[in-house]
Amino acid sequence: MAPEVPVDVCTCTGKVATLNTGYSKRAYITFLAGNGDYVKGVVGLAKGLRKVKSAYPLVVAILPDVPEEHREILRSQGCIVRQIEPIYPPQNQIQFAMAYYVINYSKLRIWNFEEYSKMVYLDADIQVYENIDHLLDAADGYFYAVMDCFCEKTWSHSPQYSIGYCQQCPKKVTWPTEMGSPPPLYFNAGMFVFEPSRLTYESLLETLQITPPTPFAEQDFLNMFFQRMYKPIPPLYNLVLAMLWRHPENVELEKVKVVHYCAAGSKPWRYTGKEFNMDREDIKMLVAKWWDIYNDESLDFKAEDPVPEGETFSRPSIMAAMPEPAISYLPAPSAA
Ligand SMILES: O=c1ccn([C@@H]2O[C@H](COP(=O)(O)OP(=O)(O)O)[C@@H](O)[C@H]2O)c(=O)[nH]1
Ligand SMILES: OC[C@H]1O[C@H](O[C@@H]2[C@@H](O)[C@H](O)[C@@H](O)[C@H](O)[C@@H]2O)[C@H](O)[C@@H](O)[C@H]1O
Ligand SMILES: [Mn+2]
Repeated sequence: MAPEVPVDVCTCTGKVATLNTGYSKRAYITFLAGNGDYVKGVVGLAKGLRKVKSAYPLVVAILPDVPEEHREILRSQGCIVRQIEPIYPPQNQIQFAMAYYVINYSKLRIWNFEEYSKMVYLDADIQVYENIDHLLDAADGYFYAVMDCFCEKTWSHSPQYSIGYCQQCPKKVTWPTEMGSPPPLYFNAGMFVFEPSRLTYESLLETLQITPPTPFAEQDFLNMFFQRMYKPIPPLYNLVLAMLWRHPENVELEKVKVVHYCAAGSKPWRYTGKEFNMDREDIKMLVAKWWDIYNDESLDFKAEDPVPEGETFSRPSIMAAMPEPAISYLPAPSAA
């Protein structure tokens, strides 16, 4: 079974959501770079959030190299398009797990979106299949994300991989005492719940300048930076596809709310089925599910749709009456 996730984290109890009763601007946010095909991922995400009737807009933080044509497509899908400047790590000789990961440091700009009190970041290769708005009601002061898996070849640089240790099954290969204490819980940075803050933003950028880059680029950096605030949430909020073949005992596919198409060859808009494990029936089903939403014209943004002014007030009266899975976070010590 899945490793024990600390009790003071997300447990959907089915109670009515205890919503934020004050003014709060909340939104989903994703990141888009380049003039390539990831724009399809953002369109799919925008339509997926509409399909699950999310109450919050989708902000797209774009690098300057995103062409006007793509920006227009995103605006026509009701996205709030905001240009950010790139962020590069300090000069280095590092071999990133994927060469293009160097652009992912630009994700750090999202902490500067201070007009929002709370946001859910989602990679553009993610799709939301069930409403997860309740994550934005999570207690402040924590960084919520799903634990990653160390078993794919992309981790071959790491000591975990070399001894076959994975946090998803910590009892299978125990961490040898001669290697010191086991690594702290490590999250996948394709999805997380965070609070934009100028102070945090400036600290992130200052710390980045004195932190040697590592193979998983900004994901490693964010794990180091938020180590003391990190609160794991269940894999159903970010199914890293490799979990299907690496830790099937930790996955209940029918309960998964968010799918992360990060395994090699799994990006739906590039899918050929030829890469390792891409001919699995569950992968084929999930890719088809993504395309069903992408191709569904009834999910396109329409003039009569509520215009996402970029700000959404929580609706304590209306929403509180609707029984929906709530997050009940046990009180915990204040964040670092
Ligand atoms: O050419 C690119 C590569 C990446 N991204 C953005 O950076 C995120 C992280 O990259 P990716 O999802 O490919 O990494 P993975 O999760 O597969 O490791 C993507 O989801 C996109 O939001 C992008 O916009 N254009
Ligand atoms: O720049 C580093 C990236 O690292 C992460 O992806 C990885 C990670 O999940 C590994 O564990 C998998 O093995 C690998 O396939 C996958 O690409 C994030 O999804 C992405 O948003 C981004 O932060
Ligand atoms: Mn991704």
